[in-house]
Amino acid sequence: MLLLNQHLKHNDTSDELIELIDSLMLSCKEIAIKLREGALAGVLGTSEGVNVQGETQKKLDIISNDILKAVLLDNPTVAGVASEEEDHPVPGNPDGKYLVTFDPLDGSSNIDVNVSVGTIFSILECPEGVSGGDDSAFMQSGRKQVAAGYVLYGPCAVLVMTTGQGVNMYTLSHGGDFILTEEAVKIPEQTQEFGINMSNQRFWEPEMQSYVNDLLQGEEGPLGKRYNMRWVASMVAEVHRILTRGGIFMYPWDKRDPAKPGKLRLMYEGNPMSFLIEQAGGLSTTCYDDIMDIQPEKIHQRVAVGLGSKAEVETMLKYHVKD
Ligand SMILES: O=P(O)(O)OC[C@H]1O[C@](O)(COP(=O)(O)O)[C@@H](O)[C@@H]1O
Ligand SMILES: [Mg+2]
Ligand SMILES: [Mg+2]
Repeated sequence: MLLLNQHLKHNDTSDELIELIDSLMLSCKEIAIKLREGALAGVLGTSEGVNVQGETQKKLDIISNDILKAVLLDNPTVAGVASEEEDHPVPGNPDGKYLVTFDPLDGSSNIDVNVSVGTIFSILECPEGVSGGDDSAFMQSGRKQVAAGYVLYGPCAVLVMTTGQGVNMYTLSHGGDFILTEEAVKIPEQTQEFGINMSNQRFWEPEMQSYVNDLLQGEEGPLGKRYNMRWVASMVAEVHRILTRGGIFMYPWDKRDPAKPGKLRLMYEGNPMSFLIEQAGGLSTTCYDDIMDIQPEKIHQRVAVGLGSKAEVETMLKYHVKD
């Protein structure tokens, strides 16, 4: 039985990074307790608040954000944090080495119906001479991530993380420890499962429409196999399914709001999930470019996402050609 800290030490993770991951996991354990208590703790339902992206916040979006902020900003390794639920980055220790971005509660529309949600995080180094409270400190491509991962709060709580040496899974025990339960996760290259919100079909680009039409034709269509479909509406749960049994997940650009490149957020969802997927042998793309190659321009920037099993993503890419 290998505890998270022992496993990280074993993989030569620096003491500073272990200290930071410790704080992140302390926060996630607190969030897990709040989620488990649900209605008993009076934490379900919607708050009065709206975040900077115009989305109504669930009470638990705010609670989770406050927990992560308080714990991380108390950690001397943290120079600043940026969150989906904060208007601007929040500075930490001016001498701190790391920046942390997070989606405190992903899939929060699922909370009140008791379906899986998660916390997504990404760790970057803070550039020399820049405050961790400045947007500019965070304008680093996904390739610069030092570590990334998520905690899925499902029937059990699971941490899935990469520090750039493959992907590992750790399950939260009764005693409150994350214990290594799967090492060097690899996504099957070919599968027969896709995830996309079909209700947006009429808003997609013709390229995506034609790819999904072919998926739906199954063994009678040009792709020659029958596909199954899943849509949880929690990205954490979709990515966990793909890391566990393969598949492809898409939240593509659509014309509902043409000014936005997509619904999902680059810094809190796109980049950390892409790091995990690539480290597990999969691909992650906007349908035209690798997500982790994007040079961010705004902290709350959106991105179109298509990720998962290598062969399935490659097939999707064949339908999308650059002008
Ligand atoms: O409700 P839709 O349009 O299907 O969107 C679902 C997507 O939105 C998200 O819930 C966005 O996350 P938040 O709950 O953090 O806003 C993703 O997890 C999920 O993939
Ligand atoms: Mg989210
Ligand atoms: Mg969220």
